[in-house]
Amino acid sequence: MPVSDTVARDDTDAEGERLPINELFASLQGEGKLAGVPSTFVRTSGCNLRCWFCDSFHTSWEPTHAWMSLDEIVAEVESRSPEHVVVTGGEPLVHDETDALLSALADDYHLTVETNGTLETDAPVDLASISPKLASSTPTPDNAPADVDPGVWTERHETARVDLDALASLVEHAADFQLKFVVTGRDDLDEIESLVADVRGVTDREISDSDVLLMPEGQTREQLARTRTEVADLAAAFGYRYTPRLHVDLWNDAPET
Ligand SMILES: C[S@@+](CC[C@H](N)C(=O)[O-])C[C@H]1O[C@@H](n2cnc3c(N)ncnc32)[C@H](O)[C@@H]1O
Ligand SMILES: Nc1nc2[nH]cc(C(=O)O)c2c(=O)[nH]1
Ligand code: SF4
Ligand SMILES: [Mg+2]
Repeated sequence: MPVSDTVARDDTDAEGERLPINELFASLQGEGKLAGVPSTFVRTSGCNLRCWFCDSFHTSWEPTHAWMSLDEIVAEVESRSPEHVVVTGGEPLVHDETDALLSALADDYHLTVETNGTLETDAPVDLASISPKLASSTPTPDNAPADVDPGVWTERHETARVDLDALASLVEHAADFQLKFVVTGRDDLDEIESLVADVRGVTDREISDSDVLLMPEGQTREQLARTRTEVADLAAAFGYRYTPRLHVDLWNDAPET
């Protein structure tokens, strides 16, 4: 098991900027170009979208967190050994304080930001891990998580899920980037092809096919077992990169992994 530390402390009294933190733990990066690299994960709570399949339910549909000062977060990161830090969520870029956290960590760590691609940042980032959301992610009464009524989120999610200006800004901003799509089946590929063409049209930075990653949808080993081979075959057929979800293979849907 990864080194873990549940963020289950009382809200801090510390002064200064704070972030709502759902969990903070060391594991292996499970997804994308850096899969397998030991990394400390800082998971903020709160999101501007509501994917029906969100594997971080307690940061989106039902946000849960402790408020931590930036100094406390940095100290928790420093107490772990990885040289890579992954700032994720929820959607980390909904919080202005995320920029300050990234700036505080930038001199000492390789920084990956996991983002849905609808918001921009001015902060230092080494790898912008952008996961634009496709139509197949939109919540409906039929696909929503158990006991959840998507209500206004069907329309709000659908309206907000793609912002080409934000995508161009994120692609240009960081030392490296990846466009990491959650794929539910063959029908998603037409939208991916069209969106990648649109993003290429709004930036001068080269987006090669190996910067485009197809990731199978699945929160559990059982769900991934049903999607991964089709998604791998689609990556091979379309010339895009496949990314596993190593953490799901290794630790299923356990928290802090
Ligand atoms: C929980 S999100 C947090 C960051 C940001 N909100 C985003 O969506 O990119 C972290 C990563 O998990 C992916 N993800 C979430 N639920 C998933 C699922 N059921 N299957 C595969 N990937 C999923 C997201 O697309 C994103 O790449
Ligand atoms: N091991 C592991 N790798 C990850 N890569 C991106 C993650 C995320 O939730 O953003 C994630 C995660 O939750 N766990
Ligand atoms: S954008 Fe990310 S955090 Fe928000 S609901 Fe979708 S997968 Fe979850
Ligand atoms: Mg995750």
